[in-house]
Amino acid sequence: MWANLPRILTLVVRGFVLTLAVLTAVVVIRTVTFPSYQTSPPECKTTDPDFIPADEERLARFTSAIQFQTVSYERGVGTPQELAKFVRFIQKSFPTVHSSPMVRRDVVGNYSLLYRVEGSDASLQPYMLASHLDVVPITEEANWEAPPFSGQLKDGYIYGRGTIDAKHSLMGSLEALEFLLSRRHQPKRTLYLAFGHDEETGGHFGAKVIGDVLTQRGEKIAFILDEGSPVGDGLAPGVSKLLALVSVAEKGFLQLRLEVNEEGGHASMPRSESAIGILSKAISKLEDNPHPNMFGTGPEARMMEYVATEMTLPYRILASNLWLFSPLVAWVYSRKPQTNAFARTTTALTRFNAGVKDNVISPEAVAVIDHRIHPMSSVEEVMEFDRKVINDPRVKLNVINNRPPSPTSPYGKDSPTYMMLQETIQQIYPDALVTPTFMVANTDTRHYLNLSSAIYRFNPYVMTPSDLPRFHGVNERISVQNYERVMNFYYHLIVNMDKPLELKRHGHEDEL
Ligand SMILES: CCCCCCCC/C=C\CCCCCCCC(=O)N[C@@H](Cc1ccc(O)cc1)C(=O)O
Ligand SMILES: [Zn+2]
Ligand SMILES: [Zn+2]
Repeated sequence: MWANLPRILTLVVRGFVLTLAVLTAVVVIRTVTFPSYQTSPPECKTTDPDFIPADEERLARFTSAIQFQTVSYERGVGTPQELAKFVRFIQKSFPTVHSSPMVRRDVVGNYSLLYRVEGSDASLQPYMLASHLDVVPITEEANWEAPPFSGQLKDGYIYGRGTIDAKHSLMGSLEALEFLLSRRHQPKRTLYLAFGHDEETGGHFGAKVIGDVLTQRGEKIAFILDEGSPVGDGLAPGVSKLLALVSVAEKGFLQLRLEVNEEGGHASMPRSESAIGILSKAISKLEDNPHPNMFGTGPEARMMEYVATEMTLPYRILASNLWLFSPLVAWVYSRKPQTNAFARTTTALTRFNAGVKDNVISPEAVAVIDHRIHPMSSVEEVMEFDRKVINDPRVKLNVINNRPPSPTSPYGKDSPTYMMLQETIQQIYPDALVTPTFMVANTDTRHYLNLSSAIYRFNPYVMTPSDLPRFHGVNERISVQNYERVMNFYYHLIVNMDKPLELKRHGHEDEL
């Protein structure tokens, strides 16, 4: 035995070296031969005479739109008077849209707007562009560089609530339609514009009712585009080019109320455990035990593959070889909140209430948890996980609200609508990569799921990592250049939707 030891060791080392050599060879071959999912951009049309400039008049209209304080506070609690004023402003601001015999406008659920622009070819299924009229309340007003409802133009940026979420797309799509209709353009394909008035509190009285109206009409929609992920500049690790993130799915959510009821009493004679203490332990267990990393099991893995050939080293090697490096990429993603949200179901503690007086032991403690559920998980799985982690029957888990993750819409070369969207994005951003991904937050599209199987969520403006906190935060703003891109994106989209939606690779028409 001992005599053979050197021989055995040599064999083990040789086996190890051989395995390493084979793995390295496979990794290198896959990296250099990995297919590119990017198509060359179509001719850039932004120099067309039909280009929509962000001129004084259009900027003034956008500024005015920001000045309406259409805040949604809680479910069913909004700002009806502001919404009514904003609706009248929209009507006055786009006279051609509102007087065209091709356009039917319905006010739905009191303040939401549904426009139908009649196409000339009734055999084509309509499509829908969605946005919303409402905004979230302001935070830390004193820290804003310009008043939050001013729409003030400062150093090339328009400041105010709603500039990126989502009055840009509401106003931008109406500008594009006004522009086209005033040039006597009649679309071939019928187009809907759908603007809910309570997206920020779940869309229960706006988008939900719009969805019901369209369902009652028996409408089937070829594709829906709503607010969503942006064109990222430096958002994704290893990608130096602009990255247009088209969300083909969205996470689900589960909002839970955690409640503990124990005996209260005089603070001078406390028991060893209190309602507050028991609940604190439960929520700190939830924070210490994140839901499992699921990176590589959903559309986020496709996102890596779509951009693999364009990534900088060493990310290119990792993204081309997810079969081997998925756990490493998962770890890289889990290090920052904005990428961690793609890797797992997240846990956010959003409320914590207990106690009424300094010398009274509170008999009750309540917390709210907002989970965003990874597309490959489910409401039941999340609930089960939480129960196991908390492992304390004194903590009651009550479901406030929940939604399963959305279905995934078609993407890639076999999807004419996705390819049309990609082409339109490249008309505005010729150098950008386009990739499918999923939304880590939720949109009104959850109320439109039965209308279409091709639902996309995309914001046609550029965002850097330092812009992300402006979402629902302080100093929300959009650059004039980005607002111009938004208007022209919708203009190109409406024009492109008149072309047949075809699978170009196969050279035949595949009309939806
Ligand atoms: C690897 C690539 C990294 C890319 C980083 C991506 C950044 C994403 C950037 C922007 C996200 C923008 C999200 C915009 C839409 C937000 C909409 C929203 O806030 N919706 C509410 C809806 C809601 C849900 C549940 C409720 O009870 C009320 C409202 C939300 O909270 O999700
Ligand atoms: Zn929004
Ligand atoms: Zn929002």
